[in-house]
Amino acid sequence: MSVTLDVSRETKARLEIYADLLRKWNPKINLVSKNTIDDLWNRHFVDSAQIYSLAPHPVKHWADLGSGGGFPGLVIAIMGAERKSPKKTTLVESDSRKCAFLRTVIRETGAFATVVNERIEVLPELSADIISARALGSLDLLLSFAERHLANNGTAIFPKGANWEKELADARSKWNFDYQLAKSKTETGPVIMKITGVARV
Ligand SMILES: C[S@@+](CC[C@H](N)C(=O)[O-])C[C@H]1O[C@@H](n2cnc3c(N)ncnc32)[C@H](O)[C@@H]1O
Repeated sequence: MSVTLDVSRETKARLEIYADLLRKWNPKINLVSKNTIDDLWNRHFVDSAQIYSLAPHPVKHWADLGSGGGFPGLVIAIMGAERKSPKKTTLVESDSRKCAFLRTVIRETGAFATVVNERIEVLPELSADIISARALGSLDLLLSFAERHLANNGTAIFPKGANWEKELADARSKWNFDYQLAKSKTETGPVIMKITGVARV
C-alpha cells in the first residue's frame, strides 16, 4: 500500500534529508529494522504522518516517548513547522547514539525539536498536550507514562499492532480512560488509539 503525503515542497524536502540521513546511519546504529529500509517512506514517514493528522491541532507541546530514529516525533516536528502546531516538540530517548542521530537531523533540517537523552521514568513531568509512542511497550506501560507526562485534558496517541484488543482488555483492568480507534492507513490490522482521561482504577 503506497500513500502520498499532503505536505508542502519545503516539508517534503526536509523529510527527504531526514530519510537520506537515516539510510546513512542505519547500518551503524540500527534505527529501524533493515527489512523496512526499502519501504522507508510508507513504513515510517507516512505511518508517522497519520499520527500527526489525528491530533487536535493546534498543539502547544507534543512529547514523543522512546523516539528511537524519530518516529513519529521527528516527522511530527518537521510537519508541524508549516502549521506552527505543535509549537514545541520533545523527543525522549534513552540511547545516546540515537539521540546524536536525532540532533543531527534536527540540525540538518532546521526542525524545531528538543532531544532529551533520559529514561522516561525518571524525567520530571513534561505536562505535554499530546504524548505519542510507537513500538515502546504495552498499553498498560504507555498509560503509566501518559499519566505522568500528560497535561490535564491532554491526549495520548498510540499506534498499536494486531494484538491491540488483548492489550486494551488488559489495560482496562488497571486504568480508566476514554478512547477512539482509527485504522492504520499503512498496514492492515494495526490501529491508532487516541486516549483521554487517563486515571488509575
Ligand atoms: C522499538 S524502539 C521504537 C523507536 C521508534 N518509536 C519507532 O517506532 O521507530 C523503542 C525505543 O525506545 C527507547 N526506550 C525504551 N525504553 C525507554 C525508556 N524507558 N526511556 C526512554 N527511552 C526508552 C529505546 O532506546 C528505543 O530507541
